[in-house]
Amino acid sequence: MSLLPVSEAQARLFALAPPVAIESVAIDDAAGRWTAEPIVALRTQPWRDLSAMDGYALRFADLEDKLTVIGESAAGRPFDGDVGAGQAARIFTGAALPPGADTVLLQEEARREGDALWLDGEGPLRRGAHIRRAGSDFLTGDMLIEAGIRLGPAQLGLAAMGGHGRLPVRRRVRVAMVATGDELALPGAPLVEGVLPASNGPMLRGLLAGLPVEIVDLGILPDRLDVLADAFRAVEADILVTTGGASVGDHDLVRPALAAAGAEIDFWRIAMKPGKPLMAGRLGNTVALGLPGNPVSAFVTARLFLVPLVAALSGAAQPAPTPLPGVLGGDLAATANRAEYVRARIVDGRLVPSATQDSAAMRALARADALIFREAHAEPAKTGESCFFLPLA
Ligand SMILES: Nc1nc2c(c(=O)[nH]1)N[C@H]1C(S)=C(S)[C@@H](COP(=O)(O)OP(=O)(O)OC[C@H]3O[C@@H](n4cnc5c(N)ncnc54)[C@H](O)[C@@H]3O)O[C@H]1N2
Ligand code: MOO
Repeated sequence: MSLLPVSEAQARLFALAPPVAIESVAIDDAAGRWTAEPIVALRTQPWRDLSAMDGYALRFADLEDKLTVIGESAAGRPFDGDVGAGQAARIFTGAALPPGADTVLLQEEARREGDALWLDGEGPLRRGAHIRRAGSDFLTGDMLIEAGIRLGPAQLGLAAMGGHGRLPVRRRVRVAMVATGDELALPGAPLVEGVLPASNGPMLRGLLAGLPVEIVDLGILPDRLDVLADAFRAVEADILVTTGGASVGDHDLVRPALAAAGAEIDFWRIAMKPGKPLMAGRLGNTVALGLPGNPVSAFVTARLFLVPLVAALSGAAQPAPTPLPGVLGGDLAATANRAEYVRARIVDGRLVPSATQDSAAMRALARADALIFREAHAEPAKTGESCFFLPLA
């Protein structure tokens, strides 16, 4: 059976289901969601010409003259008169520039006695200094945020500044999680020799933390076809993610159990290391994603497939992770027929491959800062060469 390239598998995974339904949420609850529609400015920012500094609004042509202060403009309390020749208005940062004034003089460069005002310093170098022009950030009707963009802190601030109190996003994605394996026990259960803590659960929860998901944890299921198939049939979720039982052993039952539950498997086995036994398909309205059981394989496939799938179902315009350019801090051997995701530490700005790349080595994974992306059939790579990587922080 041939192995599917990662990017092709990602595209096929995203094609298995459309984004979930749109809902409107309060802007304070929208962090980490993706915009479901374009966000357009409902107001102009700045709404008028505003002062960028505390000082005096005046006419540039009058700068060398003795001026008379005739009023005050504060943010929220504009001066309602005009500034005429020989006049100035006290002004504060964010306050509207009174009509007639064209420049702001910093208060540090002014001397004031009563209503009299003189230049005391270099003064503004040009007409229009220290003024933020009306609409210089955006105008009513301007596109602020396209659809499919993740709402981070800056986007939330922009949307609020644009006049929005609620935002159209996709509802949370429901993720059902299953660990499979007769050897597993829940983390924290009494330690028994030969019984393995099901570490993939907390790890997947960590990977999903901060994403707009609702997790339904179905716990640990035994390596029994009927039990797995019954559990899969009963799943009500957008995504069913399993770990373990994905490979070819006699007890690797996830694929037959998904089939018995009525799933159509779209792909199985990817040209990636670690993570080869990954599978995906459709189980009714649920996208089923079978991750390998080896903890590092589960981590890497979750990072490259599960997290992007949540993003795709959440309406992300670009759900697949974007690798960053970096520089190798160690040598790498040639790769075979699978793309490799090499655990590495960032030392002095360079990516140093971890000594062990075993797909069960959790300690090395937990100490890694990045995954170096290596193409299949790549030549050996040397220290100092450029590479692409995905940060893990
Ligand atoms: N003959 C072959 N054997 C294997 C192949 C192959 O192509 N031919 N592929 C190997 C690769 S690559 C991987 S990766 C593993 C993954 O196999 P499975 O998905 O079937 O995983 P399991 O066999 O169930 O478990 C593997 C390993 O991980 C432990 N495990 C399982 N679940 C958890 C969990 N929730 N938390 C922590 N650890 C877990 C399990 O005890 C095993 O040690 O298959 C290779 N074999
Ligand atoms: O692909 Mo497996 O994940 O190499 O160990």
